[in-house]
Amino acid sequence: MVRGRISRLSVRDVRFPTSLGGHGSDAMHTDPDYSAAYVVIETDAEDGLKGCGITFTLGKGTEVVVCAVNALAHHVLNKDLKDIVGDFRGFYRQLANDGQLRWIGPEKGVVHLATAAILNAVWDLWAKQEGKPVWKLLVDMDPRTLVSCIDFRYITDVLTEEDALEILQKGQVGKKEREEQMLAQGYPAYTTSCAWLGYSDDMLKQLCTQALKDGWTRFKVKVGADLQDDERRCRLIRDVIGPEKTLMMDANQRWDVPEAVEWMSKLAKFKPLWIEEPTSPDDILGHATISKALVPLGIGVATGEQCHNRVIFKQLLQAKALQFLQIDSCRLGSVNENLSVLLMAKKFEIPVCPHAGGVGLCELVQHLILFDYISVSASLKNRMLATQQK
Ligand SMILES: C[C@H](O)[C@@H](O)CC(=O)C(=O)O
Ligand SMILES: [Mg+2]
Repeated sequence: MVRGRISRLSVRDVRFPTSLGGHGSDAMHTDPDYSAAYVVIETDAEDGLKGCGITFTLGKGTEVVVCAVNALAHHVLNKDLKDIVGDFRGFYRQLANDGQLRWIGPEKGVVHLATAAILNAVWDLWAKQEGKPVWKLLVDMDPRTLVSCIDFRYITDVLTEEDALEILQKGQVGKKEREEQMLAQGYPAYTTSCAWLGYSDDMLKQLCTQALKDGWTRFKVKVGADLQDDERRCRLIRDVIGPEKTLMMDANQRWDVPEAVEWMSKLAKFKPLWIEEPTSPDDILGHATISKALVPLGIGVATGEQCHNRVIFKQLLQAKALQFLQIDSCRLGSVNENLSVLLMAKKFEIPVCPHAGGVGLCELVQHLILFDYISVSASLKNRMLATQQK
């Protein structure tokens, strides 16, 4: 039973000096300090429960997101939680479409990151009040209530409310078994953290060796800055992990479209499953061109961590521009907008492999992908979750 009026919202700028060790580095983000704008909401209910939500940042600029959270706070303060979640679509719209702030969005950039942090906190509070993790809250929710959390504006040409309902109703079949399976076995995952671009060859070798020993079977390597370095590093990784294990490559938007095709044709010999973010995240047709050229080489295109809203995902799907769709729990407008993307992916039969790795992302995205498997996709084929090895 949801309860309480939101009486306080606080937001903190939390930063970790990861750039000192080259952790998280790639061909475009060479010195990230993994950071977050960390939102806490409190209510006047006597249970003392707090909702915690974040959005992921790379250090500088976190203060700008904090400022945007404060600018949006009045939409949340003094609202009854029951009214927020009782009309979650309306509340999402209100927050994502503040009549003045949307001018510096809309549904993208800093304002949308701030929206995600606040909504993540609302979902956390709702789940805590129900005594469940967010994934279980979603899995137990009836399809009509789930659909009522989604803003279908701009996507009804590919996904209507009726389509969404139908997908979710079909997903009810076998749900209990899939939930039991997940609780017993967990969800397949790959490690993102043994091959950051700033790591030395020795470090790469050592981390891949250890990951292999620890049982990892899927690995991701950063590429895109220098072809000779990429060839050497990919060879080194393949030497350690062998030809059978899965290898993914991530260029973090470094290339132009023809350059991406040419570069990946050279790296094809290392048998990557996908090339992630080969070019600008806004270039939908560019991704389609790259996909068309690389699919015959056995390489898929993956993207999503910087796709700023459901509209971009809609067009990537319409244009057949990706083979792996990477939702992000803090880039999109929290669970609400991610639900719409999971359902569109299901409609187009494109596997979802969420982006994670930064502060809190691995933890957040588990909830979305468990819900996806149990209630939407019902498939593990070509699907895996990004995570960081300990
Ligand atoms: C800057 C981030 O670490 C980025 O490189 C993460 C990323 O692309 C990924 O995990 O994928
Ligand atoms: Mg990436």
